[in-house]
Amino acid sequence: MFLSAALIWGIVVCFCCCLWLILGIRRRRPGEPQVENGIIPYLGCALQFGANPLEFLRARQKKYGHIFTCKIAGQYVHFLTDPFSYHSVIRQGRHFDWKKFHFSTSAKAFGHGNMDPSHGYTTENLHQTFIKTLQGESLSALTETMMENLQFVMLHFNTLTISSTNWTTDGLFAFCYRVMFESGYLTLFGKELNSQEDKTIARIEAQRALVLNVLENFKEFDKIFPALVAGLPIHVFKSAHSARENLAKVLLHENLSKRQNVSDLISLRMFLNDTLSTFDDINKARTHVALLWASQANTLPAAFWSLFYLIRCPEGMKAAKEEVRKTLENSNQKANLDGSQITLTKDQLDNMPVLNSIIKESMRLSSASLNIRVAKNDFALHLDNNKSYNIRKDDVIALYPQLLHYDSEIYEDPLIFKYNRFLDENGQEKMTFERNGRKLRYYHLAFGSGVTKCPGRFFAMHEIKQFLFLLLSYFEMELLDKDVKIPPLDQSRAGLGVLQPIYDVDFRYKLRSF
Ligand code: HEM
Repeated sequence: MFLSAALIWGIVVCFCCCLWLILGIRRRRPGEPQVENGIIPYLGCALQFGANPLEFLRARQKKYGHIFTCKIAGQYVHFLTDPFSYHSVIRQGRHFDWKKFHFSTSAKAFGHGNMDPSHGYTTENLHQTFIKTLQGESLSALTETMMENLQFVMLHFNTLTISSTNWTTDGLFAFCYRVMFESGYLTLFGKELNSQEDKTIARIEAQRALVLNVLENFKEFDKIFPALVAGLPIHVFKSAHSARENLAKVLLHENLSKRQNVSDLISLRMFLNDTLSTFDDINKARTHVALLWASQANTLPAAFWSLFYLIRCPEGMKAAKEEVRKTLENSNQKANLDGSQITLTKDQLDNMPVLNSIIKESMRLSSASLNIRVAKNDFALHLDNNKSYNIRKDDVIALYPQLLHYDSEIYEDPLIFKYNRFLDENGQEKMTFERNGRKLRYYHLAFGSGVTKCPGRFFAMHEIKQFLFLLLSYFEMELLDKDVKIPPLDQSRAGLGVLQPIYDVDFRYKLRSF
């Protein structure tokens, strides 16, 4: 009896294995890239890829060449690793659907209905909304508000704890996270108070408590973000689920409409949610949670790495301070605590090559995004080397820019921070990079590429520059351990953008004496 049960189970397992071998494994057809199915049914190579994407891709690149296919969590992904071929994907955009993946990932992670107009919940063209409200004239307004808010947060939210005589010790990541989150949140979603009588210490403290509460919920939700993108349901994570719903409640239209100085982005999205969509109130609010995430999740670690590398680099610090000093002098401004604010025009912000280089170099070292497109139909992808490869409908094409950012043929000593890496011999932004003597069209892809390139990239660069500018103008800062090691990157977020440090680094700061 026992033997026959074991035999039946054995047959069932063998049958399943055969079925998987027949149906679950892709056999390479003529003209297709080499394929690796992995050994685990459905997951394929997902675990190996997830453990260390850079090493995984480098090893396959060595074995298969510029393009190869890996099964990852049920999907066949063609990795394109030759930077000269990146443009092929962009040029042959008509064969790709970039919306499908983005819209379904957003709906899965944030819990709102699908924003793709073909699903019938809205007719809004989100891409246009983003371009209209994050670039051009709207960018100036956004940047101006951010500058005010950064000074408000750094100098007023913090007035009770900072002084020019005593050092304050903090974690550098915690500090950057708090200051950038508070300022960015107020800039996008407005303030609760604006009138003079509201600006008492008690009201400021009360407003701050509310923003910090949003920050805590954001942090709790963001922790499990990689798991949501991987497809796990949010209900598995109780506290992250309630954190996301708390954020949505704060961002309900009835609450947002009471706030002052809400950004063009959020005002327009509220209007279009109300006029073009059939979303209910909570679904509308969840679309704002998605924007809160997009505006903060990369910016916070990018601000941290920029400040961290800057503090550790005496030469870079000297050059950056000189750039700040000159910019203030040329615009007849001084940093002081008499209540007046520093203002910087768009031209001034765009004309700070040293800070620009420091931020780009920091992002080169810390960003690990994945650029993804889905094939709309079977087609032949033509690459730079004049070869073409057959791609099947619904397959994914992926670029992993960290391969480019860490390529020693493009960037000498790629793991070393060089503050002036993006400066040319005249001290202006360097925009010519080569590989094997050939000029590269794409050499820095922290903001993505082609049609899915980050629409908030100009604002992001401005806000991090403003942050560094104000810190250098108002504060003295130093690491507690001057020889501290660079904290490793948290690879669990690889593919999602700028990576966070695995652990924080202590630093101290105080107001400069004026
Ligand atoms: C250092 C900071 C930032 C980095 C590195 C960054 C990077 C990126 C990348 C790589 C994408 C494309 C994602 C993909 O292809 O799946 C993206 C999309 C996006 N980013 Fe950013 N981003 C930053 C800051 C911001 C800011 C400050 C905002 C808004 C205020 C913003 C708004 C968006 C939006 C709305 C999208 C989605 C665009 C679409 O689907 O059409 N980002 N970002």
